[in-house]
Parts: sequence; structure tokens; C-alpha cells
Amino acid sequence: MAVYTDISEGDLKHFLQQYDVGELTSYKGIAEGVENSNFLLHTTRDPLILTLYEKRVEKNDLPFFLGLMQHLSARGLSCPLPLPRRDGELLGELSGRPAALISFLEGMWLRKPEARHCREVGKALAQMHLAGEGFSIERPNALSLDGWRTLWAKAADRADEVEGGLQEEISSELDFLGRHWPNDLPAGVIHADLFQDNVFFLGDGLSGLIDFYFACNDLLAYDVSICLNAWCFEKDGAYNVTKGKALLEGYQSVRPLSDEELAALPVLARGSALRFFLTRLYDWLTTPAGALVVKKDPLEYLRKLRFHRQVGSVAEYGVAA
Ligand SMILES: Nc1ncnc2c1ncn2[C@@H]1O[C@H](COP(=O)(O)OP(=O)(O)OP(=O)(O)O)[C@@H](O)[C@H]1O
Ligand SMILES: N[C@@H](CCO)C(=O)O
Repeated sequence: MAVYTDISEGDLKHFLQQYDVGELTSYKGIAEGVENSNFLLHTTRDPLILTLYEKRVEKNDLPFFLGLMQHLSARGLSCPLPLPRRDGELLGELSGRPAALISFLEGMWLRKPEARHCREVGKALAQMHLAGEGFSIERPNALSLDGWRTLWAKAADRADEVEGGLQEEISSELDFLGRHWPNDLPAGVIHADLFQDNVFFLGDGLSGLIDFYFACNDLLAYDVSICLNAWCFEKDGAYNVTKGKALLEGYQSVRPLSDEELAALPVLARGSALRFFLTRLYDWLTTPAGALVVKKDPLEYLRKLRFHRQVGSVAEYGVAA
């Protein structure tokens, strides 16, 4: 459950006086999510989301995240919009944490997405990539090769507790990626965490994207590979080529991938599988027992990584080579 910081009604009402958002009628903590504390607020006007940024989010990055949501929204992408205080600031403080109010996005995330939903996700990702053009703040990806090495250095000693042989396997994977990582592909603002719980649907239609707190500047095709990992595998670990094809077609209907981007997909997908494996492994090994947060299974991403390692041609992802 992601409510790490509690708030009192008195403090909340005081905080809301800085905004022009009507009177508070009720509020409750939102159990989903693992990074920040989120609350749903009802007021005499529109419902709102209150986010308290927790320790893994760098305060210096908040102008990037909040500014990006404004930028994308202004360019027609459906995503939450941060609300300014009466003094124009987007960021305040509540219960000792940086805090922001953002608009409530209608919709639900899908527990069992189908290929047609993957197509919509592909389209929305490409729309986000185009809408991100011209955003003036830059944020390097803290979770690329260097960040992976740092995480691995903290977890490697204990990795074999999770599965025998992991130490060797992951060390050589990092070496491989260090030698083969592309750096001359089109880059821009990427979401970097566009998992199912960050895409809302209303009926069959995609209603918007949320959770831009890993967004950064990186290769656009790397973001595509994150979505292939997050959306196109079945619970039993099998890659679903119909979903992959739909996601890639949806993406390419808005922003065609170059031959170089397509050819790089297997390596990029190895990297993105490793990224989520490593953050999950680190959390698995360091989250205290009894913490009110659901730990995610690192081995799910190890299996995905192994799949990408044996991919011979990009056609196996569902796209014509
Ligand atoms: N703008 C919004 N409109 C509607 N619901 C929202 C909005 N923002 C967040 N939520 C709700 O809060 C939940 C958690 O939000 P979010 O994914 O941003 O949190 P997080 O802690 O950063 O999570 P994680 O990084 O694990 O995905 C969402 O699944 C959703 O239910
Ligand atoms: N989407 C991430 C968690 C938070 O970003 C994962 O599934 O590991």
C-alpha cells in the first residue's frame, strides 16, 4: 500500500487554502503504487489527486515531472495536470514532504489487457514521444547503464539467495549491454514506466497516461521496449506475438521506427528487462518484512530477459524485419 506519510485533516485543509479548488468534502489514501503517497480528494468542485513525494524521488527533479505533465497536456496528450497554487507555484509542502495537487483522470487500469489495448498503448506512447518535443528541461535517465551497475553493486552479493547462478548471469549481461548498447538512435522525453497500472481506459478507449515520475531523456525505442516487456508477456512467461504486433503497429501508425531502431529492439528489450529486474531485486532484498508495500517479483523480469537473449530477429516481436 502506498501511503507512507499520513496527513491530518487540519494540515490538509490548511494546505488547500493555498489553492483555488473549493472546499474539502472527503479524502482517502490510495493503496496502489509503490513510490509515492497518493490521496484522492473530493471537494465542492472537481476530484483531485494529492501526491506526497517520498524519498526515492529527488526534489530537484520535481520541476521536470510537473512541467512535463503541463507540456504534454498543453500539446493534447491526456494526462494529469498539476494545479498551480494561488501564488503560481506547482509544488508545496505537507507533513514535511514536497506535495502537489494534480487533476483526477477518469478511467481504470486493465488487469487483463488484450491485443487491441496494446495497440492503443503503442499509439499513446508514440503520441507522448511527439508531444514531448520542445520540452525545455532535461533529465538524464538515472536508471540506464550506470544506474544499473550501481544497483547491481548493492545487490550482487545476495543475488544467489534469489536464484543460484544469478551473480554470474547478471554480471555478464551487464558486460554485454555495456558493449552493445546503442547511442545513436533518436532520443527525446520517454515515460520509462508505462506499465498497465499507468494507463487508464474508459471502456475500450484509452483515457490517459499517469505516473511520469521516471520520465527522462533517453532513446525513444527504449521506451517501446519497456512497453513490450510490460504489456506483451502472458502470466506463464510466454511472449504474445499478437500483442507485440499490435503494440508495434499502434506505435508505428503515429511514429514509424527506423530500421536501426527496429534492429536494436532485442538489445533494448534486454536492457529494459534488466532495469526492472534490478529495481525489483534491490527492493526484494532491502524492503523490511511487514512494510506496507507489495514487493514485485524480480524473477518475472529475469524470465523476460532470458527470452530476449535468445531472440534471433526482430520479426519474433511481431514486426516485419
Ligand atoms: N491523476 C490521477 N487520476 C486518477 N487516479 C490517479 C491519478 N494519479 C494517481 N492515481 C491513482 O493512484 C495510484 C498510484 O499512482 P501512481 O502510479 O502515480 O503512484 P506511484 O506510487 O508513483 O506508483 P508506481 O510508480 O508504483 O506505479 C494509481 O494506480 C491510481 O489509482
Ligand atoms: N513498474 C515498476 C514499478 C514501479 O515503477 C515494476 O513493475 O517493477
